Amino acid sequence: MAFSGVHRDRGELRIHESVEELSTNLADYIADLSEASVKERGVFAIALSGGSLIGLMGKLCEAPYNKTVDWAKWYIFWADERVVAKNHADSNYKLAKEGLLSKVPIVPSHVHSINDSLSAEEAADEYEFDIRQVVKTRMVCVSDISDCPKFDLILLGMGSDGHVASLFPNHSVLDVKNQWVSFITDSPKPPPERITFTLPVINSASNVVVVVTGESKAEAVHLAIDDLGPNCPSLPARMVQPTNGKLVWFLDKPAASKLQSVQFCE
Ligand SMILES: O=C1O[C@H](COP(=O)(O)O)[C@@H](O)[C@H](O)[C@H]1O
Repeated sequence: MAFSGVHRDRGELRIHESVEELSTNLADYIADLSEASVKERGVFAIALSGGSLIGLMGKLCEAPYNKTVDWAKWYIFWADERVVAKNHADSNYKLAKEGLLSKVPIVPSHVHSINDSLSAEEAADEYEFDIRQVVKTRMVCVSDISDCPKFDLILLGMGSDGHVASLFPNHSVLDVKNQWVSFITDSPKPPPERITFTLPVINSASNVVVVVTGESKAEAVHLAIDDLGPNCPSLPARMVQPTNGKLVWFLDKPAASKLQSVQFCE
């Protein structure tokens, strides 16, 4: 790893020499969290995002993880989803199904995806209802600080505009405090209709991992992590601040190239 350190209030930074190295370390990290959670609670409740993240999780489908991870104990959710059919190229479910879920022995009834036959608003409401039912079974815990589910791990990617899940800069969905799952119909990035975990849910997780690669995201990484004083923009990625959980950034060197808080020794 090129750099590993803890930022004063922006979590742990893990900066990798290559995407290959990042993928291996990410698989190790997820496998370790899964093992610890299964040991402690008997299950592992994980929320995925879409985009480049799923490809970067690909090592989990390979040895040794495909054999050592206790896949039967995984409960899968999505931190955000596009409101399109499950076989649509834009579906985060389809991406995860093809890139991960179909390659490891996940129990089908443990996969909690949205109802794609509903409107965005209805799909968000029904998804929140579904999560509330799972919370009642204790497969997902509840935060003792907020009235929110406490996922064992929420995995996020970040767009070059600093969005995470489907929480876009300056969007009113960032202000939603009284719901677990919200919806938007005007996403600046297509497709327009999406559902998303709200910030209180993301910030109630036990672990949040943000995975970012590529130079095109370096400016957003800088704005999301560096101390910028009064000029600090209200970037969604900067609002990811787990109240009682751990935040770790998995970056490659190009994504980290504009960080002021990191000094690389070549
Ligand atoms: O639209 C979305 O974008 C983000 C970032 O995607 P990436 O391909 O730039 O990594 C993703 O995390 C989110 O789940 C997705 O809906």
